[in-house]
Amino acid sequence: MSKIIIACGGTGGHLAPGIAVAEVLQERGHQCTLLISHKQVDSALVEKYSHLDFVKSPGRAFAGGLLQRIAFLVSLGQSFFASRRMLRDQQPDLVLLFGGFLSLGLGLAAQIKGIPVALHEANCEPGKAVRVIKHLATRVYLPDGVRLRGVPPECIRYFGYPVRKEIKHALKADAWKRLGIQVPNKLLVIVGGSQGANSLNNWVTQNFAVLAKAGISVYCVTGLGNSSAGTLHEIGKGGVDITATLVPFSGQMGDVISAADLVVSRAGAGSIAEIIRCRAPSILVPYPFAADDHQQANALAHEQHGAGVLLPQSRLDELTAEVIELMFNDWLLAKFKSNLERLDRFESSERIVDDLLALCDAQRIANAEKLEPVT
Ligand SMILES: CC(=O)N[C@H]1[C@@H](OP(=O)(O)OP(=O)(O)OC[C@H]2O[C@@H](n3ccc(=O)[nH]c3=O)[C@H](O)[C@@H]2O)O[C@H](CO)[C@@H](O)[C@@H]1O
Repeated sequence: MSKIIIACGGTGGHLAPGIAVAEVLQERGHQCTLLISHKQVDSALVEKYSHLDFVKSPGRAFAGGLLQRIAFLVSLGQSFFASRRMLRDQQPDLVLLFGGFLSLGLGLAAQIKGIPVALHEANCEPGKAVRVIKHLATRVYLPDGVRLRGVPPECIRYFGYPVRKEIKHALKADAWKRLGIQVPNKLLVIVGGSQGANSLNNWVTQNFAVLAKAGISVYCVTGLGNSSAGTLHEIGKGGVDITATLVPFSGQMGDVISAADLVVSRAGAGSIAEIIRCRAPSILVPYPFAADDHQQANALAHEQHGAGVLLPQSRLDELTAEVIELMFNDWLLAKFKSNLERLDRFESSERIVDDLLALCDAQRIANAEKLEPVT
């Protein structure tokens, strides 16, 4: 049995793939602890995974002015010492880091203790934490076609983004039923990533009347803390009731995405991987302030694969026309779906787990050789 600690909290895009890998490790009889943050989104996401072992760790993102940077350094120190204690108590064979602020403290503490570090980068433009930790890593998992300067090719693997196993393609009618919605004609789903996207939420409330006239119902995941939950009603053609359902958070993202004829989403790596898994044609509106504009790079790669459309937020006034046009273009939607099928890396979690376990075995052999008396 191997023991692995996974740092994956801070945002859904890091936490969800950590859960995906942990579930495969646990199914195969290995021990796994997931380090998460104190943020509300982490607590909401882990709620239904009581069979996994989560530990909350201090930590905050590197951002803002002088005071926030000082606070970041203080929390990095706290996270480092908490990680050291955890490594001493649990004696893991390896740590797996998904980037973000929680990865730094655990990565540094593991390096000092001589524990191998594996690193997963989800985005087409690698993040700050990954650029710092890459030098400590024995293994780096990257999205297809992405390079990371300074990392030798033999350390890199292209295994894709681990999607949680419950996120799978479902029939639209089944997904509508499980979500408790009636869809008389077409359904547009809006996903703003794990934090929600105010500009997309506002676009829904401002444009729902026009969408309803075109026979388009809406299901929008607004994000925690965005108060606009509830159901809006409009009368569509023939007097039918067309609804826009707004929910702050969903524990059924597989159904939410599968339910859609078309998705409008931010371009987080996790959302894109799930859109691929659920075969949903999409319009991606990258968050314009994401670090190093990485969502733009993610969306561009998706569009270049012929799997969806990129619409910059600066052109949000074109979104309604784009949605109405694409929603009824069956030929293009079918083309996107067949390209989505081709892009699916359905074995990602399993391949990462196989590789992690091989690294653990190699480390055990190396440790045993070190202990063997010289004859
Ligand atoms: C603003 C920002 O910088 N966001 C980054 C953050 O993504 P962020 O966490 O916003 O979003 P992602 O799209 O990557 O993933 C969201 C995850 O949360 C889950 N979810 C979301 C909403 C909900 O109600 N329920 C739920 O379970 C989704 O199913 C998915 O698994 O990390 C990603 C991975 O590094 C990056 O690609 C994103 O750019």
